[in-house]
Amino acid sequence: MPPEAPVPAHTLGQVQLGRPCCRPETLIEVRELAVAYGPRTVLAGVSLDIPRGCITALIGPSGCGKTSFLGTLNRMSDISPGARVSGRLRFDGLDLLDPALDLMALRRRIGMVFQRPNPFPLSIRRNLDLPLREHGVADRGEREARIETALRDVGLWDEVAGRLDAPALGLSGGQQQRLCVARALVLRPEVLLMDEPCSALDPLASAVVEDLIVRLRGRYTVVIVTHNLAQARRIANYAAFFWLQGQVGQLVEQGSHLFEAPEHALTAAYLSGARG
Ligand SMILES: Nc1ncnc2c1ncn2[C@@H]1O[C@H](COP(=O)(O)OP(=O)(O)OP(=O)(O)O)[C@@H](O)[C@H]1O
Repeated sequence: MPPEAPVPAHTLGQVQLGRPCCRPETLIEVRELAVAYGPRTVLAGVSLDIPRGCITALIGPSGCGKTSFLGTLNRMSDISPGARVSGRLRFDGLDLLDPALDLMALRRRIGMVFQRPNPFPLSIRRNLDLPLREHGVADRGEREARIETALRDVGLWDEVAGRLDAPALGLSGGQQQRLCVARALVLRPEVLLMDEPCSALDPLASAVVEDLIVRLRGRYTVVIVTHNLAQARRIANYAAFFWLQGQVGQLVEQGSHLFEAPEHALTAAYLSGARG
């Protein structure tokens, strides 16, 4: 169901704790997923249930395949040179690995925000107008309404309403990242994939973006890669812990219990800082 109403303006420091999951039904079902680049398998045997309307955090040491995993969920993996993905991935009845899948339609439903803010070198307005035009929203009035809603959703409207035609690259890093979230939201996705969205930001901007992510919970399904365990603990109501076995990334444990009561000794060691 496409989200309509804007979420309230952000309030720094009022992040609610994440658990338990609000609507614990599975939206994306992953079974025996493997990713290889050329001859090298970097991720194998991953079976994971991503719950609808929750924030799922992907955690684990560098190189264990978190980003590779994330990229399979909206087929960004297709543009990674030499990447091969196998296994089973189902999203709302859709086979995500179907070679005939309409990728543009898929990426409207499953949007992505990257580590570094990457607005187009265009005006603030055009950054949001362009994807709408590309996705066939012909009515100008509708586009303008959706642009305003998306900017309100990310708490940017009051900051930029008077300068929508100014260059997006003139915004601060944190504002640029919120604009990138708005660029995904303007297409009314169901899922938002986020690859370390706060790691390139200063602490204050990072807190604003983190607060924004929490406010998206319930209306969107968020899957986020983060190296910041404190952040994962604060925002996630579901988590998946990846680890390198030999040279291959594997899923060790998943659930909403991970931070309070990890079942696997490796998870406990990683979360305590003893490993990783
Ligand atoms: N396009 C690519 N071609 C070849 N190898 C790749 C490619 N992308 C990633 N890899 C390799 O796959 C492995 C997993 O990388 P990936 O970025 O998915 O891990 P990660 O857990 O997200 O790491 P980090 O936390 O450091 O971002 C690494 O060894 C990486 O070098």
